[in-house]
Amino acid sequence: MAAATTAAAPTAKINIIHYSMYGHIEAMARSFKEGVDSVDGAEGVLLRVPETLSDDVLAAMHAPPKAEDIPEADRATFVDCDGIAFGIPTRFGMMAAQMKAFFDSTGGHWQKGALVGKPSAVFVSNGSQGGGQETTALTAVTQLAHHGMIFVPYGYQSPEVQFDSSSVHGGSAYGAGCIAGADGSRKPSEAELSVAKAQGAYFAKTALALKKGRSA
Ligand SMILES: Cc1cc2nc3c(=O)[nH]c(=O)nc-3n(C[C@H](O)[C@H](O)[C@H](O)COP(=O)(O)O)c2cc1C
Repeated sequence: MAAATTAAAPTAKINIIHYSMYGHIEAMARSFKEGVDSVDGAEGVLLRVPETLSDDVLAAMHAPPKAEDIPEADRATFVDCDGIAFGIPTRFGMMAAQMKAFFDSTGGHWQKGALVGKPSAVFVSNGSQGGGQETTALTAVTQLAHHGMIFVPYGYQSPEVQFDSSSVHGGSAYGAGCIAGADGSRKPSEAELSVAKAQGAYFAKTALALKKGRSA
């Protein structure tokens, strides 16, 4: 009698592609990964988008060196995964140019429809309250829509943080967020990191469910 074969449970690789100049988005990305990794069968991979500013400009902006344990993303990292979370710091109310340049390198993927149906999420960081948490997230959705990606918003799944008006915190229905402070001196709070982690877990479960549904 032939041995019964059991189908392997699906696994989901989630690329967490981000840009961070001063470390806030990087800290949020690490928490997002913790959330992804907490889900059975899911694995988060941290990737940073290439820098586009010269060393002179980076020095003038007092940018510290990049984290050595996080490899650089390339165009293949858009494709070789089951979902992508984008970590985006605000520049003048919308995404940093480094992230935009990275999206602008994906015309070939757009032509082939390579990202159609791939789940995506965003989380953000900006300086001040009212400085662009929601505009940064919302304007990022145009990139995702043009690629035909499925945007997975977070909604209000962390009401203990999202509805807490007694503390300063970032985040919105679009995704987790951090308020860095006007001079960048504020670190992501435990509450902000906890939302990033919860969003990571929710996004990983969603990507896994989509993959499972498609393979059924
Ligand atoms: C050129 C520039 C423009 C910025 N524009 C905004 C802005 O429009 N609104 C805001 O609240 N913060 C703004 N910031 C602050 C950044 O959003 C903040 O430094 C960033 O979220 C920190 O993330 P990071 O530590 O991961 O780099 C700006 C910063 C720079 C350098």
